[in-house]
Amino acid sequence: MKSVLEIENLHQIFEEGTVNENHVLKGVDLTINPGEFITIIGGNGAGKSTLLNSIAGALPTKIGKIRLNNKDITKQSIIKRAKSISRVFQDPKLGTAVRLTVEENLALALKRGQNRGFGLAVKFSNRPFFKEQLKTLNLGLEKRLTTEVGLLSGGQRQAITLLMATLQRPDLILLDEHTAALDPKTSKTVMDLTEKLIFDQQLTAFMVTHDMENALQYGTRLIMLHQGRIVVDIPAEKKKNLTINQLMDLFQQSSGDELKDDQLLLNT
Ligand SMILES: Nc1ncnc2c1ncn2[C@@H]1O[C@H](COP(=O)(O)OP(=O)(O)OP(=O)(O)O)[C@@H](O)[C@H]1O
Repeated sequence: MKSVLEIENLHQIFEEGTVNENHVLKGVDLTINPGEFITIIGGNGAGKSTLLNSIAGALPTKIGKIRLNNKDITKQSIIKRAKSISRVFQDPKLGTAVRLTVEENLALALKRGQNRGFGLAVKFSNRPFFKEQLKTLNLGLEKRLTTEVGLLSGGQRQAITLLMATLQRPDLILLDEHTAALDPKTSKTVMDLTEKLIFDQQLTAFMVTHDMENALQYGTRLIMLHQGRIVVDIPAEKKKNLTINQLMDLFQQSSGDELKDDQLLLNT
């Protein structure tokens, strides 16, 4: 099977050669196949965001290789990668333009990867499409096409950000703790929506989370990162019936460490 993303021996070293040298990623190897929805979990400073930044091209890669659809993108710019890789951040303010309306934001998303120029005007012909897409979110946003996004709640904004990130069917979608800033109920709504968008469009996704329950409940494969290394990699069949306690045991056996990070939401 042709992979979507292949990471080979990826290292990231910050402030190399100084007293503050921090070897964060220590030889990450990872192959992501089409349609996989991977959840990645790990304690503070494990290197999750660094890994996402390396994939997105927000961080240069000096050691290791990254291939997207069999093409070496290790040296490709973040802008070029953004045509195929979309990303949703934790902060709902980062994904949308708050002074623009819902439909203007969607029009921007339709132009992803193109020169946006000054042509922000929403084409009338796009409105039925936007309405239909917004309807799938089930949040009544199809009635708010001309509302400024800044007036919407965090959950509504994250839902729109998700829609924008998937509107042009990216090869890979990166979700960077995208529900962590939301209250538990809204977080669940946005997570369910995420799952629906990913499965309906058969997208390939990579989601960082601090929440072990979310990591187990959603996605088709689970990865644990510890001190810059992948220590646990659980495929779909095994993940289905796994409990949090079993996951913690697996982590302990593989890393030789205990999961003591209180930032990991255990909910046991
Ligand atoms: N641009 C940078 N310059 C220097 N150090 C950095 C940079 N980005 C991250 N780091 C350091 O790399 C380490 C890993 O950080 P990273 O954000 O990847 O971890 P994480 O697993 O996402 O943690 P968290 O769950 O706390 O967000 C940390 O020690 C962090 O301080």
